[in-house]
Amino acid sequence: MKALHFGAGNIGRGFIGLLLSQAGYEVIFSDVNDTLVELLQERKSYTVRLANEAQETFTVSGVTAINGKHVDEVAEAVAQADLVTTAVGVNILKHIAGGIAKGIELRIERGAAPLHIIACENAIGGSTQLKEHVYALLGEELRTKADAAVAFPDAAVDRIVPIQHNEDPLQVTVEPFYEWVVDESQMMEGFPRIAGIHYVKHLEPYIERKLFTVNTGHCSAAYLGYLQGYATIQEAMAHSPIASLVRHVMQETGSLLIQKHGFDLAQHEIYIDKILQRFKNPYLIDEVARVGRSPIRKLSVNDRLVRPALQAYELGMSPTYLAMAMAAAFLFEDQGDTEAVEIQADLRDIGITQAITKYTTIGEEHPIHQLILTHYEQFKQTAIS
Ligand SMILES: NC(=O)c1ccc[n+]([C@@H]2O[C@H](COP(=O)([O-])OP(=O)(O)OC[C@H]3O[C@@H](n4cnc5c(N)ncnc54)[C@H](O)[C@@H]3O)[C@@H](O)[C@H]2O)c1
Ligand SMILES: O=P(O)(O)OC[C@@H](O)[C@@H](O)[C@H](O)[C@H](O)CO
Repeated sequence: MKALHFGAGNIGRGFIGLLLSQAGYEVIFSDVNDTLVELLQERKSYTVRLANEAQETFTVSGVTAINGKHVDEVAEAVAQADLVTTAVGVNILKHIAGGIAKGIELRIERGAAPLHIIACENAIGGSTQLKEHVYALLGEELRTKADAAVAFPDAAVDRIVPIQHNEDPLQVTVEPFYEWVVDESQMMEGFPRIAGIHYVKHLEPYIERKLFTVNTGHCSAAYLGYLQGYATIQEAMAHSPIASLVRHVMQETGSLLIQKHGFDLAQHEIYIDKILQRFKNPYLIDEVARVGRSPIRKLSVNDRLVRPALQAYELGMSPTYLAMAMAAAFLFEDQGDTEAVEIQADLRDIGITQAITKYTTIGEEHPIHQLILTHYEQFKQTAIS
């Protein structure tokens, strides 16, 4: 069985490639990074090390790669695959849609078996977004045929994999914890289950719990850590006022999740505690720049900050800690991050009031807008204590 995985990066090699290989798939990576592609083609294996005391190491073998810049090669790999997965970044999905659309066309011409395409990105409805990009490239007749031949089940993936600075560019160090949840209600009948994946009939509680707890807390630690001058999440979380604020943010989203999805309060507290421990993992060095990356995406209406804040507000809560995290996001500067640079340019050109509305969609008349503004002004005057 062949799995074609787009994105031989940290989560691609450190989680999806490893799990699919252990489940018996021959994994073919598609990436646009020539070094990664050439090394995978040459060595056909790489190692994954767990970030714990034992530093257990796994060798993932029987893998190879294709260059994602060669669309015809990508299409042929899609045509021959038994499963397609992605971990490229949600904003990159539109760039891989062309090869996938061509591959689907080839599958239909050849009468190939049905295919599942699973986007493993940090986003609500990642596979559905990919489907929209792919379908926009198919004519009406092909779309109808694709409906019967291809499914795009949404997923939630969780495993912290920092940016790697290893001598061997293929080696990847990952936290021991992992969770991969797939919406089986979007799958086709009779598709074989993959060991290690948790299949659920209704994904929303799982993706919201993950995105609004792990990722909301994580970016809060990054933005607050940045304000205090820390370079890593581990350093930021060792500063107890930051760790306490991050817990408050997660408790705020926790109140929403408990009310909306009926999670058990005590179980959710355990979930939060475990995540706080994961952020502090002393065997990982996770850069604030990575976790805070793409602040425009993170401040967008369907992502980890604004979506839970608006939902909490609708349920009668005042999301003050989420507003604080958003305010900190507006102060995040990184010359290497085009989205951070763009926000800072806008702050100079249009000011914070208009920037809040532009990036979060939350208008000036909304109480959350005022909360963000207040925290923003406070952060500009005083350090976190
Ligand atoms: N790292 C984590 O802890 C983690 C955990 C869960 C989910 N995720 C999600 O997984 C996705 C990838 O994150 P990452 O940390 O692995 O990033 P990464 O930058 O390490 O990996 C992304 C890879 O995609 C490749 N890529 C870019 N454009 C491409 C294209 N057109 N075709 C094929 N490959 C292309 C890049 O070269 C890179 O190797 C993101 O959506 C992220 O939110 C990351
Ligand atoms: O990948 P992003 O930019 O959406 O978010 C950065 C981190 O919070 C994220 O990669 C986590 O490490 C991961 O989601 C843990 O499962």
